[in-house]
Amino acid sequence: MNTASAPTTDETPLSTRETIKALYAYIRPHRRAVALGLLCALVGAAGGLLQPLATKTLVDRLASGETITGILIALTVLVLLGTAVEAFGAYVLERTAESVVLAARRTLVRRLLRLRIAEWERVPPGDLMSRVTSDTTLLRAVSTQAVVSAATGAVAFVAAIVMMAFLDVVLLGVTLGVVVLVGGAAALVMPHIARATERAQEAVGEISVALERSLGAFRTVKASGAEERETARVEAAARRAWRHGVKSAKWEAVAGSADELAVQLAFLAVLGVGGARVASGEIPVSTLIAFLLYLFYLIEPVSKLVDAVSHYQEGAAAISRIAQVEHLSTEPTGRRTGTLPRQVATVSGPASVRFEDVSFRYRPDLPYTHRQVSFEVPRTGMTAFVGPSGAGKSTVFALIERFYEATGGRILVDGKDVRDWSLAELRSAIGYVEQDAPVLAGTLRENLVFAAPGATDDDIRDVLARTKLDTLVGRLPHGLDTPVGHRGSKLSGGERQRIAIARALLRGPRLLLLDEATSQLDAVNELAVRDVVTEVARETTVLVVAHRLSTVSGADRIVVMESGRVRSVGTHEELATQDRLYARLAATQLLATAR
Ligand SMILES: Nc1ncnc2c1ncn2[C@@H]1O[C@H](COP(=O)(O)OP(=O)(O)OP(=O)(O)O)[C@@H](O)[C@H]1O
Repeated sequence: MNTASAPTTDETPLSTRETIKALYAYIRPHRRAVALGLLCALVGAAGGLLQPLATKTLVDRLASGETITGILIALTVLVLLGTAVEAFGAYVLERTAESVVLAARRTLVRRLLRLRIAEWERVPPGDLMSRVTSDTTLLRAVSTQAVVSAATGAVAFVAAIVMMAFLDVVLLGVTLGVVVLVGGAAALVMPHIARATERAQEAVGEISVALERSLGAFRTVKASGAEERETARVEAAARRAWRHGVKSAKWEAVAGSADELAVQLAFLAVLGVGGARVASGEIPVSTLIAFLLYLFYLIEPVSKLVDAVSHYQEGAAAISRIAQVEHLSTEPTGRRTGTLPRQVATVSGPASVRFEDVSFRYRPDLPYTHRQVSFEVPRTGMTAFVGPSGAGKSTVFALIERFYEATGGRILVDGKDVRDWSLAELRSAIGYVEQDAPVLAGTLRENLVFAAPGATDDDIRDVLARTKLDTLVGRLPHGLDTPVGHRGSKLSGGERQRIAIARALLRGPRLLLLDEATSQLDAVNELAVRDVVTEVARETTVLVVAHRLSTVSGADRIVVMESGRVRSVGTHEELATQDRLYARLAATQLLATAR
């Protein structure tokens, strides 16, 4: 699969109006700081604006033999003050720009962690990550610098033009003619900058996607001898980013040189026309000098305006990509999803579960994974789900957790439709152990208390003993505070599985969902897990997707699933004689992993 064609977010770019609205939303909380930065920039610009006039006075005074010391001192003070104010303004703006980037990152991260699972599945995480890290960086320039450059550039430009008009209208006409001509040509290249930047940012996202793919399956990459091929994928994305970055640089260089070109051409034109006017005695030479100084003064506002527009083009591309994340749907909040401490759970004791004619498909273009699934699980006891691979067993858990909404029918927990539960409350009642038992980067302790941040040392000790993890802790160099590597890379599969179970148990769940690993546990480990699950099932409702006969034979009831339907429900003994599929499964798949 080509990373370039990886499904991503809604790619519709924003209109200019939407972009400016989004930009304003970023700046709004910092409008005072931006106004202060603008004021400083204007003061600096005003200082510069007065210099040609002071020079004219100086030349006039020199010509009439008057003293110029006072004017020279005033000019020096003006320059020093102007520079200091401008430097302060620049600092205020840079600081504000960093704050805008921070705010954008915070909003994005909050949103990303609340995405619906279906959205998370649709968009590659690498692409999302690049929006948080790389695209937000582009906001820095557009959010403050471009706004202030545009404002000060425009004010200084108009002021310089007024001063020039005041000096000589004919020369002003010549100047404006040249500026408009070159400016018009520069405006044509601006959209190219936006397009190239957007492509470059997309390619940066593709680099992240490609990297995430290889680093996420690092051992498989090595075992498959795919280092070169994977490197080539990442390099291809990097080359695309380079190509578009260079394209953007090319257009920026064209736009950036336009301002100087305009002023140089205007200078030559003014020199010619102005020289003639001086020669004919229409204007004094001091006016021509002052006018030329204004012309050079004009370089700055014009280049600021050009900068502002090209930064805006770059920023617009980033704003568009960031806004696309806004279109991804998130889970409803009420209280913070899933972080409700167990003490807050309003009901205690084991939970009951009931599926009533539940139908479900992952996406409208996919076949149904569940068709009229009905079963009932009373409070306490262990219910095992068995069936061929792909029968829809794990999906039962995903629906109880409300990772997805059922397409039809009802799912009741404690007799109440899961849609009527607040997500936080529902999930706080559940301990969920995924099949691939993820372990997060961090220490063993952080992993254990991940779902129950308030767990005490006694709770941890107790759960470690129950899951037979105490020997592991004793072996680790820093005990519970030993880092376990990213994705638990320093642990065995069985250890990861038991850590995931311990984590779920520490949550004190009213309902334990255990998606049993198909392999990973050796006989001793398996016995340990089976014992703890049997014990937990005495006081909690336990649902297990079972792949082992040992798990199934300890279950109070077994739900046999096939092709998205519930085929039969009963005990091992009942099903072994009454359900041919179950009997076959028990004799082959389940037995094969029983020991
Ligand atoms: N996130 C998803 N998006 C689309 N289809 C999915 C998704 N997860 C599972 N499926 C499909 O839904 C069907 C049921 O999957 P499920 O994981 O529930 O099966 P299972 O019975 O638990 O299988 P196994 O025993 O192999 O784990 C499968 O055909 C699977 O390909």
